[in-house]
Amino acid sequence: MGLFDIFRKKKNNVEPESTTNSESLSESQFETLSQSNSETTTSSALTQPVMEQVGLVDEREADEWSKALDKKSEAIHDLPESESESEDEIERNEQQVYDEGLKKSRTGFAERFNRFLANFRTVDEDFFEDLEETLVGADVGFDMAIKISDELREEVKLANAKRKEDVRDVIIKKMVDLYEADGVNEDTQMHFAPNGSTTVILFVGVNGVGKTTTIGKLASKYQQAGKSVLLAAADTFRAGATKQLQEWGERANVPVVAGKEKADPASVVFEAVAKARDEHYDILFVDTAGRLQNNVNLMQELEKMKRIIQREIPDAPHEVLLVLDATTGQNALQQAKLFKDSSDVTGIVLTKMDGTAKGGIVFAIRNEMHLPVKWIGFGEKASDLREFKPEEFVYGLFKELVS
Ligand SMILES: Nc1nc2c(ncn2[C@@H]2O[C@H](COP(=O)(O)OP(=O)(O)OP(=O)(O)O)[C@@H](O)[C@H]2O)c(=O)[nH]1
Repeated sequence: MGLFDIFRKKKNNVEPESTTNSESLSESQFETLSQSNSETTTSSALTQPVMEQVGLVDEREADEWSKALDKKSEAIHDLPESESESEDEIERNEQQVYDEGLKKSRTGFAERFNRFLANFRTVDEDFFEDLEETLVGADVGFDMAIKISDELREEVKLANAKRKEDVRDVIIKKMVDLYEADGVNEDTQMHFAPNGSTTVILFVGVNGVGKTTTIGKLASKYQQAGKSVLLAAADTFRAGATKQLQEWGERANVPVVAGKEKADPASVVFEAVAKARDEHYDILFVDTAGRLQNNVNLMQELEKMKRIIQREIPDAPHEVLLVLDATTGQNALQQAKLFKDSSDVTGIVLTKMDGTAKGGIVFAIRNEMHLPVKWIGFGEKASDLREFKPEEFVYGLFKELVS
C-alpha cells in the first residue's frame, strides 16, 4: 500500500461528523477551510511501515531499543500503561502529537493552497507558475516544486479537472507520491552498538538550532527506558551551553562530563568516551559547538572529535545527527549541505516543527539531501521529541486538504 493510500485510509477512519471528512466539499466549505480552527481528532490508524528499513547494525538489538523507547514515550504522555491499552489507542496518541505539532503548518498550507486556487480558472502556464511559487513559499524547495509541476503537466486527471478540490487533490497526491518515491531505501532507524557495548551519538549543527535541548530530551527518554546514559558537554564555545546541558542532566538524572569554559572540546570528548567505555554506559550523547570562527574550523573540530572517539571505540560514532531548525527553511537546507559535505551525517533531527507554518522543509530535505529525518521536535518538553514517522507527518500536514 502506498503512502497516499495509507493517508486515504486514515482519513476514512476519522469521525464521520468531521466537516473535512466529507467525500466532497462544497465550494464555500472549501474557501473557508483555512479559517477554520476546529481540529479533528483521529481515530484508529494504521501501523503499516511506509518503507523498508535497511542496514541495521544489529536488527534484534535495534528493535529492543526501539520497543523500550516506544513504551516509555507513552508513559511520558500520561497514558495508563495497562495491559488492556489497545494498539489503536497508542497509535492515536502518536497521531495526536503530530496533529498538534503540525497545526501551524497545516493551516499555513491550507491558506497558501486556498489563495492559489482562489484564482483557478483553467490549467495553463500561469497555473503552473503560480503553483511553483506556492510550493516554494511553503519551503518544499525549488527542485521539488519544479519536479511536482513538471510531472503534473503530464497528468491527465489534472488537465480534466474542473473543480478546485479536484485540482488540489491531484497536486497533493503528486507531492505525497514523489515524497514516497524519494524515500525508497531510506534508513530512518537509530543505529546502536552491537553486543551491548557503548553507543556514541554525536550531535552537530549551527548554534541555536536545538542541539542541547534535543540531547536533553533523548537522554531523558533513553534513561527512562532503562538505559544508562552519559552526556558530554563538548560545546565549550558558548558560555551557557555546559550549564544548560548540566540542567538537562539533572532533570533526567544523567551524569554530564564537562570541561572548563573555552577548554579544548576534544579533551572533554576524550574524557567522556573513556568513562562511557570503562564504566559500560549504554549510550553517550556528545553535544558540540555550532559556532567557531569559520566553517573550516568548525568542520576540523568535528573531525578531530570523531578521530578521538574512534581511537577509543573503533566502530563509533554510531550516529552523527545533524540538528536543523525547521523555522529557518532554506537556511536549514544550506546548513544540511555544508555539514553533509564535510562530516558523515547519518540522519537529521528536525526541531521547532511546532513553530513553522511551512512544513514543506521535510519534502525538501528528502528530495535534495537524501538524508533521513530520524527525530522531529514539536516543542520544548522532553515528550515533544518524537521518532519521525512519514505517514503520521503526511497525514498531520494534509488531512484537511484532501477531499
Ligand atoms: N518550540 C520549540 N522550541 C525548541 C525545540 N527544540 C529546541 N527549542 C528551543 O530552541 C532554543 C535553542 O535550543 P538549544 O538547545 O540551546 O540550541 P543549541 O543548538 O544547543 O545552541 P548552541 O548551544 O548555541 O549551539 C531553546 O530555547 C529551546 O528550548 C522545539 O522542537 N520546539
